[in-house]
Amino acid sequence: MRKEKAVDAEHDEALLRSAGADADADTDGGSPSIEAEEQAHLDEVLGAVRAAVDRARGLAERTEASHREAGAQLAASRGELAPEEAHLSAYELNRMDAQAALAHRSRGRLEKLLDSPYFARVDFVEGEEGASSSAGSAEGETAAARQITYLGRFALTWENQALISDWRSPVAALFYDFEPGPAAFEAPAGRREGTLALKRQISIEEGQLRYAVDSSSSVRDEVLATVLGRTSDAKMHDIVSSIQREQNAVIRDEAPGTLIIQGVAGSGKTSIALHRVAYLLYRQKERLISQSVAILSPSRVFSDYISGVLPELGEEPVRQWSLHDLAALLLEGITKVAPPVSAADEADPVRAARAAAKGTEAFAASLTAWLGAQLGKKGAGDGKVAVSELFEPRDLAVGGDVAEASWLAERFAAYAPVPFDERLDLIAGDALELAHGKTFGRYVHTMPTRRELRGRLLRMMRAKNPLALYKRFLADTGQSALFKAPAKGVVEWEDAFPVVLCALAFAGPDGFAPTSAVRHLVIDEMQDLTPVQHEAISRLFRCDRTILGDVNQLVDGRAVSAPEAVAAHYPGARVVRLMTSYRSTSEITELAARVMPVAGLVAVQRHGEAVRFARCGDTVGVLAAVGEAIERWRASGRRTLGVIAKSDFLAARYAELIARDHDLTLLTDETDAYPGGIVVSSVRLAKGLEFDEAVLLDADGRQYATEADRNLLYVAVTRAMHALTVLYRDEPSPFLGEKRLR
Ligand SMILES: Nc1ncnc2c1ncn2[C@@H]1O[C@H](COP(=O)(O)OP(=O)(O)OP(=O)(O)O)[C@@H](O)[C@H]1O
Repeated sequence: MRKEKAVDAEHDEALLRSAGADADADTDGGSPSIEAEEQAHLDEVLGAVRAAVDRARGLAERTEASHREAGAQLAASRGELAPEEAHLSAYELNRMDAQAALAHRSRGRLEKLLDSPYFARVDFVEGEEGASSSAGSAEGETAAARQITYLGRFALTWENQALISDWRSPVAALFYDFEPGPAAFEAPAGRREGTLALKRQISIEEGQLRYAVDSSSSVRDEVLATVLGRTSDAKMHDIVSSIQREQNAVIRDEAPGTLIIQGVAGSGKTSIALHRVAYLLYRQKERLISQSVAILSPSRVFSDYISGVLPELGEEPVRQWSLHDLAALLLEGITKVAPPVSAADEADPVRAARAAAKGTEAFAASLTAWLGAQLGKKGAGDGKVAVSELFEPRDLAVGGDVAEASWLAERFAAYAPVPFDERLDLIAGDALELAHGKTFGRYVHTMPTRRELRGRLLRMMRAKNPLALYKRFLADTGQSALFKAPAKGVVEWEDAFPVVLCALAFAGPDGFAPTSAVRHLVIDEMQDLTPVQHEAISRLFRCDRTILGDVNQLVDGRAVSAPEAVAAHYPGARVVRLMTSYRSTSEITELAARVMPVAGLVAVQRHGEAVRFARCGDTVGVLAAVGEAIERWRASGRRTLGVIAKSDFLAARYAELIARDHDLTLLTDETDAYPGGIVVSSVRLAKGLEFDEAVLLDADGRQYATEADRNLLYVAVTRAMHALTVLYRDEPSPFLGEKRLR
């Protein structure tokens, strides 16, 4: 058994010891009979799963073989087939391709069931009858009245028998939302009320039953503590077996529009957002498919870290963009965009001031108001349409006719607030129609095309592209000093989304193919988006959205700070708050609470080792302390260790030094896979990730002195799950609240 598996097994055994005692007290059976019953059931289900896997493998192989054969035949007969025959064969091939993919996917799901077919059992007795029922076989209750359901990641029906129900099915609400006693769920045919006679948590790994315990609140807490106590690895995992009630309410919230989740560090926001996506994909099959869901995440490495959750839940991976990748995609052909520079790494005060000015609500508001005026949105006063100063019409020859400047101006105003590209196209169409009408087609041979006319109209615009429009805005509002001329066609990061807003004024949201196809957008780490970024995203993605983050984890003091401020950019948004923290041991959570006292925060109690503090003096001392922490981590059998520095610059320097003795990965904006093992990172790039253990470097008063630094320190402390070492050179940061350390 690998060391980390042994660590996890120890946790399970501890759970069984305490749950065994609890089961004796809570139910009239004891855990041995529960285990025997569940072992027998598991053997039966695994037999069916194996048979289903065999059948699915056979089907997948046959469909793949026929697909290959048909492809080869089509290739061989190319050129000999009539066009309609070729078209039909290609259609048939595509259909077979889709069938093969489906068979492959269903085989993959079934193979996963072999490992762990289900995680819970709920027994429901409908109606009054259930009221007298309890765990085990209650008197007066018929077998038919008791509906026994096993819940797993995916459903399995074998020989007309529903062996496993999906965790997203209506009946699963019994497990997540109720304790034994009166219960109800919304079935497709209507609400079903009755009694939850039994709620059992079952852990199966590699086809082996690890434990089965009947639920009571203390067992539930133990199960949760066991799950949380496990070692982490390089990928985030699903939490279907231990979703908590407050989390379930968010996951199953199907109301359209925008849902904003403000949650304390480690409250499961990211996990919940991904489970919500899986839930919506299951519930709204007719309108939502994986390809129409997109996740906007803070970095590529974070995208990789979360990439396994949806496939684990049996869904296809969805599209993921980092904010920079999205900006680059949207501005293709307009401008290139420099990578972001975090506030902690900014060395140039002039650039920092420019960035800060562009991160304010006022800047976003002035840009949107100015663009609104240019587009000729109806004025608040008399309701008249303003004639945009951007359009400077001149008489335009159209075949034998002339479209007069005044007529063009009138048309331009009449089409307000249609985006400029479409509006010029409409005017070109009108001008052509008018010219045809007036000249009775006499000048057909000299008539320009609509596209040519549109090009000539564009030349009458004072700003002919989004970048020029943005510069004009800055000039008009006396803010030209905020713009640094692009070096080699690359604009500063803070200009990217203002230019996107200007691009929207030209093309409208439908002008961006990759984003207009999105029907559900997830935005993680909302607190680190500036108002301009939120505004641009809100206008671009006019679909349902799940937006999540934590205002206390602001790593860029320049962004939006409150969920209500975020909500202001998404009309009709609802805000929910999650106050329970799951990630870290009580010792780490207590330190986090000293760094950032959060009113109302509740932490799941799970004790571990005390947080270690060490004064290191100089770099040699820091490296020695890091070395010791690495040795301790290796001995523990845990999988991930995060060494966290304040800035990207410091992380890179330390990585170089630590790498002399240890294999490690330095996280940068370009890192696109989260590798596990020893990771050296800035706070910014560690955001959203978690490590079994973390070592904080240079947690000194000089490094972490301002309120913005306090946020950074909070993010850093809350990355650790089981163990934390805080290193400082001379004086610990006052935010650590450890005067006695001095
Ligand atoms: N109900 C749960 N059962 C088991 N584990 C959970 C549960 N809820 C959260 N967790 C675990 O807590 C940790 C934190 O979850 P997640 O990263 O989703 O939280 P977060 O709120 O996005 O964190 P942060 O904002 O600090 O990055 C993860 O290890 C996750 O698996």
